[in-house]
Amino acid sequence: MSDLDPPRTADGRQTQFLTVITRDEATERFRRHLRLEPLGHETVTLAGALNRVLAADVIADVDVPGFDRSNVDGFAVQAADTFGAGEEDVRRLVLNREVLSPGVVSRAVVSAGRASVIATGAMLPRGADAVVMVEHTDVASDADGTRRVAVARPVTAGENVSYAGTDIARGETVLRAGQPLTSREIGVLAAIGIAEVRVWRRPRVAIISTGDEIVAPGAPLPLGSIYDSNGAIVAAAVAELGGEPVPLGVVRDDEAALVAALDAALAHDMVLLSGGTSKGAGDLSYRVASRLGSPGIVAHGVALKPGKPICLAVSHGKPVVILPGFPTSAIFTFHEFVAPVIRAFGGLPPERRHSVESTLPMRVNSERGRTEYLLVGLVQRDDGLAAYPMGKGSGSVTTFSHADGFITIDQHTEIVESGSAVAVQLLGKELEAADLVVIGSHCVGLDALVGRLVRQGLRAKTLNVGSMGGARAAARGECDVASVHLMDPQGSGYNRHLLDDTVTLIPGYRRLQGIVFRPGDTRFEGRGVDDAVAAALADADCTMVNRNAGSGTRVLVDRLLGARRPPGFGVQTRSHNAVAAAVQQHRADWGVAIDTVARQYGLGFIPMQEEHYDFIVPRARLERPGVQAFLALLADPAAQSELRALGFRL
Ligand SMILES: Nc1nc2c(c(=O)[nH]1)N[C@H]1C(S)=C(S)[C@@H](COP(=O)(O)OP(=O)(O)OC[C@H]3O[C@@H](n4cnc5c(N)ncnc54)[C@H](O)[C@@H]3O)O[C@H]1N2
Ligand code: MOO
Repeated sequence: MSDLDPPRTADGRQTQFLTVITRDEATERFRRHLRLEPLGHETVTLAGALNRVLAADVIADVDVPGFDRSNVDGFAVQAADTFGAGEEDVRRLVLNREVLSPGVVSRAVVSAGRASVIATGAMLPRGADAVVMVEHTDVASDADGTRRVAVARPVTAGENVSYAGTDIARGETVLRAGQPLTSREIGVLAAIGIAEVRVWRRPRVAIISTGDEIVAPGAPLPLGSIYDSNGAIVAAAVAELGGEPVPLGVVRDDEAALVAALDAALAHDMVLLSGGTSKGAGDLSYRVASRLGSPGIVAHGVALKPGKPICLAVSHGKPVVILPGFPTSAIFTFHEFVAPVIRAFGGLPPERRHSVESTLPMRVNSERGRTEYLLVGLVQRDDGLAAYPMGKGSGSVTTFSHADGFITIDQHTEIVESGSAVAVQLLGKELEAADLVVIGSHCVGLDALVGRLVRQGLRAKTLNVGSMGGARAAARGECDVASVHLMDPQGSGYNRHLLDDTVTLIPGYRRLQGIVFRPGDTRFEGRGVDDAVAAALADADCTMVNRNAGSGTRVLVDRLLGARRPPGFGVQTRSHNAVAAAVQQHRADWGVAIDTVARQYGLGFIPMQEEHYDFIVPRARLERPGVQAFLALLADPAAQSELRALGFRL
């Protein structure tokens, strides 16, 4: 038995530790052993109260304001004395000697026919019931030295005055337990004189990433390794939910090390591990967790996609969860099973998700027997929203951050037809409309253009679904701009065959396609295209890396090879970067890609042909400000020189 063999029973059968159950069953088993309530409370000063959760109702024991207060600079009067006043018919009132500024307690009385000078924020004197703004008055002294104010506009009783307790009344419940404290609530607490508040204790969540291949960000990355993104995203998500993340770093696939780490982690309120929960021989986490008692593992395997291998355990009331290693799976299962527990431990009410109706613009296949969560990007079209699947698989880290929401595909459904109505659960609180939606093929040049628009303050959304997907989205009116680079299979031109009269072609830039190889490889170095291909084909060990059928680059590859099938022909990668990575990492010796990418990977390059990377715009959307800004950018000298510096030709 090699190290890579999964664990087997004595008679050689593979152990089936994963017993897949439904999400509801898993949730029920997990919660049966947990007390979903706050873990305790503590007192913090207002300065430390931001983002904490109130543990008790707050009742005001003062009025705010605490006295009848003037809202303007002017004169405190009896309103009745001003009735009928006008520019031509001023009312003259005798001024009291005192000047009422904020903080001064008045001693004089404003009786009929009298007034007192008062500032904004000052306490209204006895007798007064309104304040005349200084702008509507004139002060003069009589011959006998009596100072009078002439009032040229009437006021009604209560005008320009806030009465005591109008903002907050003594005895009023101003904030309730369970309220997360933002700057606004903290302002309210300060206004009623509270310096310290009782908040729920933050659940302390230990976070461990597992795997020999996992490297902490900042360290060099050996070939074949992966940066620890789960540790960072889970810690941040814990903090977003009001928990206190305690990152315990990366633990290697070593049983003793993992046992020790888990032991230390159990000193916290909750333990989250990621990786090592499925069927590989290195998948140790669940085996280590299986030693936990009381009750230990309650579910391992849930009929969810992503997230099947999640392992839920409870030990002496403490949740211990092993999230699947794949980032999208990890974060989905975190939100499904872990987030509600952290919220409850920290005193937050259950989260409310918002959902919007939309249409699926393409057919989607789903796995029978697993409830599938499909992340989508939403775009506006005339008759509503379209939900674009952002399928990069469970291993993707970017999908979750780019998606607007997800749809749920029932475990009995295998196909969701294009055009189906689907409910999208939003990941954020609300959907932000984009000023410019670009759908199509990815390019670093396009990234640079979109970056400029974003710096101008536009909200841009890009969905990378390939040239063909972009052209279809433009035809359906789902995007403002489709980014395309498809060679006409019948002719020799680019992109024009994708047009009909509802859309128009905006010329973009040219990308140079060619053969990429490792510098110094004499089969390619210094040769022309035909010569290099002949040398490659003459060497039975010379391995290529291919592109997917339907891509413009594949058309070029097919032209080079005709009917010949060198080694590696079957490896059909989906991007220029994948071709370059395969060559750089010696999994292949040559392939066809653009020169920008060849340079990024430090590869040699033999030019073949210029590819046109253009933009298709639905005519109905040409006048949109976002589209106009994009078109202006294509003509902008600074943007053009940035594109040239990236190696593109205009
Ligand atoms: N034969 C089978 N293989 C797999 C099955 C199965 O049922 N049968 N399930 C698949 C599914 S579904 C998932 S999800 C994954 C989960 O596997 P593990 O939880 O054991 O995770 P690993 O194998 O350790 O890692 C998977 C993947 O994720 C990367 N990873 C791990 N930790 C991190 C981290 N902290 N940050 C970023 N990326 C991480 C790891 O390098 C792997 O690429 O198993 C399938 N296999
Ligand atoms: O269930 Mo796994 O979580 O899809 O990749």
